[in-house]
Amino acid sequence: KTVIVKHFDSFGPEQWAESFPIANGPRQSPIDIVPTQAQHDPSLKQLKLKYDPATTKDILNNGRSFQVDFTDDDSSSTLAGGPVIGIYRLRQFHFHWGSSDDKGSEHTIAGNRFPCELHLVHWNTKYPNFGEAASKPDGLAVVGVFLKIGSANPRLQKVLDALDDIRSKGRQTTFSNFDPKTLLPAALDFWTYEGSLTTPPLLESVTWIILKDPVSVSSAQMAKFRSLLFTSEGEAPSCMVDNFRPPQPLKGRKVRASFK
Ligand SMILES: NS(=O)(=O)c1ccc(C(=O)NCc2cccc(O)c2)cc1
Ligand SMILES: [Zn+2]
Repeated sequence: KTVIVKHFDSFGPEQWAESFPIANGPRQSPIDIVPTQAQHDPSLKQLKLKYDPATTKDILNNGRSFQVDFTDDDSSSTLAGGPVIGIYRLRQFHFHWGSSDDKGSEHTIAGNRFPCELHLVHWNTKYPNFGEAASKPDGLAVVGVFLKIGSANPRLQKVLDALDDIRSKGRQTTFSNFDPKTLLPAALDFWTYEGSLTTPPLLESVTWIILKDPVSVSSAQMAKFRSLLFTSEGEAPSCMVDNFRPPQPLKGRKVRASFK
């Protein structure tokens, strides 16, 4: 009897459809955003982000990325306005990045890749919890922010300094009093489209809100991201890099722009 071990590097995006057929679904993410083909929609409201640093819970290496979790048992940290109806609660933020500065983002802009992309994950309070919301077409709203190589970003430093304590998969450490708003660009102009989670279970429940303006990150700071491990303590170490899914077919979807 041969046991096939689905080692993570043979369970990359090309293999996901075997276990998650939705990988070839009609509203998969990420996508390549072509600004000249996005339609300005004047009916889109201003994005309203209200984040309370006191909801910061912890920072965790989940073996795919690292994430900062927030308490979401009340509406202290929320997203409203923009393309969504109602109030969505912040659950966590995380990043995707490459093994070198020429790749790493999940969404691309006219084929251009950024070294890193930040995702702020929110769920619709019309549903009782994140897990329920994640299975509904209007259940989640994720704000995507591109990071581009430039001067060191001081706002990232507190997050990067915590990475030494969560090098291996499954490691978690306390993290408190962090305002994710400090990671955002000054202008909240965005593109929006209906998509999915970019990692299994790839559920088609995400309203994507991709900010037009990137924020900066230095090459030295990117090296810090790459010092994390996909692997648990005691396993042969494998650097956490290239944890991005490539762009998926648009399949007739429209991308709207909040700006001219
Ligand atoms: N990269 S992404 O923002 O699309 C993304 C956000 C959240 C998740 C996530 O929470 N995965 C775990 C999960 C998914 C559905 C239901 C659950 O209870 C947990 C995955 C990908
Ligand atoms: Zn993500």
